[in-house]
Amino acid sequence: MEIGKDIYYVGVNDQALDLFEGQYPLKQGVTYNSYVIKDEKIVIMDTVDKRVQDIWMENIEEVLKDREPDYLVVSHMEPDHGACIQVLAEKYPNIQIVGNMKTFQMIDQFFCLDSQIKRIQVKEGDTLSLGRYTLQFMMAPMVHWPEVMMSYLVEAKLVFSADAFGTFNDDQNPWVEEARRYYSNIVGKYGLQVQNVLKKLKGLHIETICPLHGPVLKENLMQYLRYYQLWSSYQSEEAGVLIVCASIHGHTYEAAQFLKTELEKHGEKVILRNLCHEDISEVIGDAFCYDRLVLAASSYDGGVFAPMDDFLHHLKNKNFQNRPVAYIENGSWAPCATRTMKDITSTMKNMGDLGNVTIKGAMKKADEDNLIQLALAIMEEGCLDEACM
Ligand SMILES: Cc1cc2nc3c(=O)[nH]c(=O)nc-3n(C[C@H](O)[C@H](O)[C@H](O)COP(=O)(O)O)c2cc1C
Repeated sequence: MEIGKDIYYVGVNDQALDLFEGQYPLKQGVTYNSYVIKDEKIVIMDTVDKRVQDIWMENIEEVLKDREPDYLVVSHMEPDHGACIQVLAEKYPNIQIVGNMKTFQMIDQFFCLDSQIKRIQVKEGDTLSLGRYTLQFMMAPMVHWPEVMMSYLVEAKLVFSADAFGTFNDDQNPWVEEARRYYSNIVGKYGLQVQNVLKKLKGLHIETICPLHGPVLKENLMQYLRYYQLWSSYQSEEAGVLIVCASIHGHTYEAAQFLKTELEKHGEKVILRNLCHEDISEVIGDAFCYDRLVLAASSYDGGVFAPMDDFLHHLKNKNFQNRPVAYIENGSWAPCATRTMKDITSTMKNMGDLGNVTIKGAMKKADEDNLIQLALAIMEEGCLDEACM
């Protein structure tokens, strides 16, 4: 597939993979993107996962026809992109591998390349002339591995963005849902580093973004930059209340449903997620999206029920911050879920406290009244943030 003049997509759609990185459920598989630029010199931009090596090799041969590649640019060494470096170098021993200092450290960790294979080490701003086209390199450390770099194809106004702007599958509509889940779970921790790269991208005229997963992005590029700006600064996208619930026997879930109904009566958008039945990566994505959070959980062994404990540790690991939080706990003899949840949220930056409700078993009239009061506090907080879309 030609995505620009003499620029070809040679990636592969892996429909058979069920879990990405061993933990994220895939709805329609995942694409491993790779590109070929056929100029006076020929460049292959990244390899693919070894699961699809043979199809990728066929794609490359079809594009190269009787020519041989001059360069392989390695944007990212993670095995879903770098796995075929050795096999490519063995097939085309004259190929020169382009990477930065950290890329080559990792190449030697993953492979035993023939010492005859030439290596071109680049740094920020270095260029590689291909003939009519020029590649310019931009370092993007920790987006989301240390060696990550992007490349700007100057004359085509095209950015090879590594994992940034990627999503699991190649469905563009709507890009944001899966892209948010991808970003928040995989890149989420590195907001500061993403901000640094966004500053560099803002200085470029960009007409096409070519990520390592998901669709090639060509139209309305500002929207993608805007989403990345929000997510990387841990600001919400939308006014809405995300209620996250972990309930052993269902009473806490009933309380969460009651709160949802109460908020909806007043026109609030509310998303209720059940951690016992829904995938945590979806809920992490929602947390990045909405501007207020409610945590509802049963007490468990002197702490909080494990699915909530797990969720909050995931959220903390993603460096999540800047949300007001309300708490609902349930405990039959010594309720302690809120204390444990607050122990975790208090270690996250700028997590406001909207109050808490304690229920002891089944909900009673007094509990309903307390939940109505909690709803008022949540609504008062509203979305006052100018950055809300
Ligand atoms: C293994 C286990 C441990 C529990 N530990 C506590 C506890 O430490 N403190 C407490 O008050 N209730 C504890 N409970 C009771 C639950 O919190 C109780 O199921 C809850 O109050 C009811 O809400 P739910 O229907 O949403 O689970 C425990 C229950 C189980 C099954």
